[in-house]
Amino acid sequence: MQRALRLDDVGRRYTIRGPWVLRGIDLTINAGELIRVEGTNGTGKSTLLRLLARTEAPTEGRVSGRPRTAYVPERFPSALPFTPVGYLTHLGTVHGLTRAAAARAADDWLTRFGAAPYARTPMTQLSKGSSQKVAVAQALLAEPELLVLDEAWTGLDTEARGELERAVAERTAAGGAVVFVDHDPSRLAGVPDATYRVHDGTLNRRTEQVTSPVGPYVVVEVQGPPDRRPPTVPHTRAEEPTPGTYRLTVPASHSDVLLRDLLAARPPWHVLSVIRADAPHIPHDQEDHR
Ligand SMILES: Nc1ncnc2c1ncn2[C@@H]1O[C@H](COP(=O)(O)OP(=O)(O)OP(=O)(O)O)[C@@H](O)[C@H]1O
Repeated sequence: MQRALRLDDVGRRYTIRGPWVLRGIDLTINAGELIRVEGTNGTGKSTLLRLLARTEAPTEGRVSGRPRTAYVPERFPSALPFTPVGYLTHLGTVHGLTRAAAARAADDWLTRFGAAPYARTPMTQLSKGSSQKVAVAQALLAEPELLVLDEAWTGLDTEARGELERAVAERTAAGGAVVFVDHDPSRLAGVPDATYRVHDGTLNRRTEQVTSPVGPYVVVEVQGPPDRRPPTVPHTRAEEPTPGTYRLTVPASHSDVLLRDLLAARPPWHVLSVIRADAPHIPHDQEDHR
């Protein structure tokens, strides 16, 4: 199966002689990439995301590649005749999990997003924010190779927003690709591998320096044998102030993944300190890209 997803000269319009919403779009999403899509209202961002998620077919051009995909649409159909745990367990079995494993995964994701207290409440009775947590959990449950997020942070509380950022970092660290649209310019600021702007039906890769604030960051100090380098996640800056001691500066969204990798290493790294810091400037040439 081809894990990269490719759009070749793709166009989309909604009626036979209607205006082209998108036209001449060429885009490749590779495994492990984090891609931001931006643009003003009504320019076609959601249309592009639906093409990437393959919930919509292009009017012209070609979409190729079949990564296992999960999608959080801008509007999640929350009036479903299920409870959150029932819905997620059902989806888990559709994704090939046993019923017991699916129920466990459902519980885990609902707990992570602070939705455990209403796991057994009918979804028709949930608030918008609560059903958004279910929308996000249904996508993450599948451990997709491509995760497409259309304003998925909207309506989530602060803790759940942070949790979703961490989940995005986990997906990319596991080799999955993530494409997202979010109205907040500081969302995962400084972390995307590329940002594309939809404008006048076309897609332009942004090349200018990101001006939005970058951060927050976490600084992790670790110690290990002098001849070993610690594992890093994308956008880690690694310094070695003394032989065998490393100072790793990483976006806060990625710090849990980094700590997990450090502790899972054999032998594990000794974590000396973990400090949350305000947005330092990390010159691009010092970043440790994997
Ligand atoms: N299902 C549809 N049928 C007809 N027209 C549609 C449909 N979906 C989108 N459009 C039109 O396509 C254009 C692009 O819409 P789209 O939702 O993709 O933009 P967007 O950038 O995501 O907008 P927003 O930021 O407001 O969510 C708009 O003019 C919209 O009215």
